Amino acid sequence: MDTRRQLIADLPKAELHMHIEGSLEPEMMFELAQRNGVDLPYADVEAVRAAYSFDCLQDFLDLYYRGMSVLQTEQDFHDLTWAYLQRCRHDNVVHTEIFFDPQGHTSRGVAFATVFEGIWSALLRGEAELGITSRMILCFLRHLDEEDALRTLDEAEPFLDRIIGVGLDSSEVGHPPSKFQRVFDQAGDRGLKRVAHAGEEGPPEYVREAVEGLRVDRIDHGNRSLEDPALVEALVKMNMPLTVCPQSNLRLAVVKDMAEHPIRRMLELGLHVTVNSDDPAYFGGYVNDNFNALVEAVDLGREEILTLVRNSFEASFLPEVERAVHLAAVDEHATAYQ
Ligand code: HPA
Ligand SMILES: [Zn+2]
Repeated sequence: MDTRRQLIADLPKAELHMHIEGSLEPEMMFELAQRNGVDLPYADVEAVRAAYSFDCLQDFLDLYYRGMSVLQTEQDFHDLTWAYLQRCRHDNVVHTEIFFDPQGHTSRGVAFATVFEGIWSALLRGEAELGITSRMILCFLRHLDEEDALRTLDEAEPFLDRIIGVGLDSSEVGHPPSKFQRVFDQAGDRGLKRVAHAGEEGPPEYVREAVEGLRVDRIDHGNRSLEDPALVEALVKMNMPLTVCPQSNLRLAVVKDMAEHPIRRMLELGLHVTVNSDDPAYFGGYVNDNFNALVEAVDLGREEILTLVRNSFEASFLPEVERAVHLAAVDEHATAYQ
């Protein structure tokens, strides 16, 4: 194996941008549809994969919300999460901070507790059996109104001691971060971390709003920040992490070609970028696939790989001591791969 591929495979990594509902592989979609008596508009697994051809974020979201309709019981959410954790083990992802979209489930009659406990029990099992640590981030769907998000935060109240933070996802354009000012303020008052998708399809102004208004700890994606040099300078100065998702960017036409992916430019500008899979079942790969795609397309080098992996731990919500332990392990690998 190419030494860079080997390095990527062997390095312990953290994943910070992964929607658990986006890890629903077509095989499991069919299995759960059968288990729950749900009719799918696809003849077979191949037909599902063939439908995954997107021109933009909304194209993808339409299928993503349809796909999640097979998730109904606590066991379904457990199985989904457990399957993702197996992929983490395969990719040597030792820490993961996963997004979940409660409104995508409560709106179709699945209780918040069903979603939460199913995911949580798998994460506990992941730590006990696989040694993978994790956190949960509750995302608000931005195409819905803020009242719905506020109700969701209230519904989450009994679980907040097991939720590290809140995020903002779904259709970006036309739904600026400022629409969610009150719910993010309330989340902050409750001691929750804050992240938001911004600058994926939306303008640099949305990134500014997320940083200055919502006072986020990380920006998810953030690609379009590059259009605004003053914003880039501000992000560098505050060491704001950007959780970048290369294969998602390609599949959702945020970049035309992987060879044009701005990851190197982002690193050279001093942005605190990380590499993540976003919705791995829909975009063609898990974390290592995303790193390998960059090696292939932009000749990502050894030092760049190491920086991106170090960034993943530095930008995580792990306590300082645990981050230090992971960073020391990365350094050990770095020495071994001189
Ligand atoms: O990449 C994404 N962007 C916005 N919303 C999402 N929901 C799942 N994945 C995404
Ligand atoms: Zn995302």
